[in-house]
Formats: sequence, structure tokens, C-alpha cells
Amino acid sequence: MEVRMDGISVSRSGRELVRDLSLEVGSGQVVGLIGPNGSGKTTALRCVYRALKPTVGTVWLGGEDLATLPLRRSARSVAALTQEDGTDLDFTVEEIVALGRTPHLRGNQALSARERELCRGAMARLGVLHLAGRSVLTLSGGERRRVLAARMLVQEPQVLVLDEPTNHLDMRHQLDLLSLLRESGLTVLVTLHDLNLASAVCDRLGVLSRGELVASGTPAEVLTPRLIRDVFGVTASVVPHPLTGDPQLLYSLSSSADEKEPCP
Ligand SMILES: Nc1ncnc2c1ncn2[C@@H]1O[C@H](COP(=O)(O)OP(=O)(O)OP(=O)(O)O)[C@@H](O)[C@H]1O
Repeated sequence: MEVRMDGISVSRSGRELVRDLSLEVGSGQVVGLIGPNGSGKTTALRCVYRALKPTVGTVWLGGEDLATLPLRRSARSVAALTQEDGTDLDFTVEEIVALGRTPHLRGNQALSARERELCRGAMARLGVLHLAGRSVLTLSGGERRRVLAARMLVQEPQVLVLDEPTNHLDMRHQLDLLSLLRESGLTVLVTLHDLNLASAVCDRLGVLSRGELVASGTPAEVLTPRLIRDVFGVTASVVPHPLTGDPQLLYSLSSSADEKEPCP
């Protein structure tokens, strides 16, 4: 199922946070939104999981205007892993994961045996099955993030929207989660601050700067020293990954945009 942001703008308090953004995520593609702090990435994502309505423009979900779809229908199709995770309630891990089934259930309907198995499978895949009976309030940041990723999977969506999903995760769990995204076959829109991970996992990247899309294309097309310098204000060398060939950025601590040449 493809997702298309079509000329969306979002205004708040008299400020345009996102301006005339058009970006498509083809069915089964992984597309990354990158950009500096405050460039509008979260705001754009929130329009796709319906936490925000664009002031102007349309988000198309599988060819239908998202704004016209019943909430239950879009909730079955789009799952989000956000920064506002809502896990401040004293629920157990398995209760939080089971909440992912909500869009599929009627009233107080109990989970079927298949759904309970689905929850166990998702917890096992994210390495949190051993925490099933623990209160989420007692978890570390990374454990909590993996529980929320499991909740996202049990929703059985066609589209995943993830805002900085690797936050709090150690390197092994970062790579594990991103591999899961790649292998899922789902349509994925993800923000990532780590440009090397974005390069490794994404088919295409969109670059936001001050609310506007300033570049889009494959990681090789987008991740150039010039763009990194112009948009992020740092000097980086771009080298091919020795195993995969993906462009990878090398920084040095002194590599601010003020320097004319990177250190040898
Ligand atoms: N409700 C709001 N009212 C006014 N300004 C807002 C509101 N929500 C966000 N902003 C501002 O909009 C801009 C874009 O915010 P957004 O969270 O989308 O950026 P981001 O690219 O996700 O940033 P980060 O990388 O820091 O997470 C920021 O300057 C932020 O302060």
C-alpha cells in the first residue's frame, strides 16, 4: 500500500512548520526523512498517522484521501512508533503489546488464540518475551521502545511510520530493528538522525530543511558532502561501505561547516 504526501503544509501559531511537502513511499519501500532538529520531520510524520491534519494538501493512503477514511480503517492500515509513546500507565508488557490489536477488535472482545500467539511471536521477535509480566513503568528506555515496536507489529498494518525508532536502543537492537523493517515487506516511512543507518536501510531519502523538502532520491544521490554541509552545517567525507557499497559518512569532531577542507 503506497503513501503519498501531496503538497502538505502545516501551520501552528502563525508559523509554517512544514511547507508544500510532496513525498511518495511506494508499496513495500523504505523511505527515510532526514534533516536537522526542528526541520519538520515529526510534524510530517504526524500527518501520516493522523495525529495532525495538514493545513493544506492531502495525504493519500493506497489512493484514498486519508482524511476521508474512517479512523478504524486507517488504524488497521497504519501503525506508528512515535516519540509520544503513552506508556506512562501501569500496564504489563503483554497488555501493552495486546493493545496493538485494538483496531481489529469490537468492544471488549477478547483476543483469539491466533492473536495471543501473534503477540507472543512479536514479543519474541523484539526480544521482550521474558518481560511479558513486567510493568512497563519498570522498563529501561530501550526495553520500552522494543515493547512498542512489538505492539506495532501485532497491529498487522500495511504501513509503518516510525519517528526515531532507534532512540534508546543499543547497537545490536538498532540493527535488529532496522533489519526487521527491511525484511517486513511493508511500506515504511521513518525518521533517523543517524545518516549512516538511514543510508543502509532506506531505498530513498527525503531531506527536510526549515520545513521544506530540499532533496530526495536514493541515498547515493542525496548523501553528498555538499548537501550535508548545506543542510546540517557539518563537513563530512562520503565513502562506500566496504561490504555493501552504501554511502557512509565520516565526520571528525572539528568538522564544522566553517572549515574549508576536511582533515586528511
Ligand atoms: N504545536 C506546535 N506549535 C508551534 N510550533 C511547533 C509545534 N509543534 C512543533 N513546533 C515547531 O515546529 C518545528 C518542527 O518540529 P518537528 O518536531 O516537526 O521537527 P523535527 O524535524 O522532528 O525535529 P527533531 O529532529 O528535533 O525531532 C520546530 O521548530 C518545533 O519547535
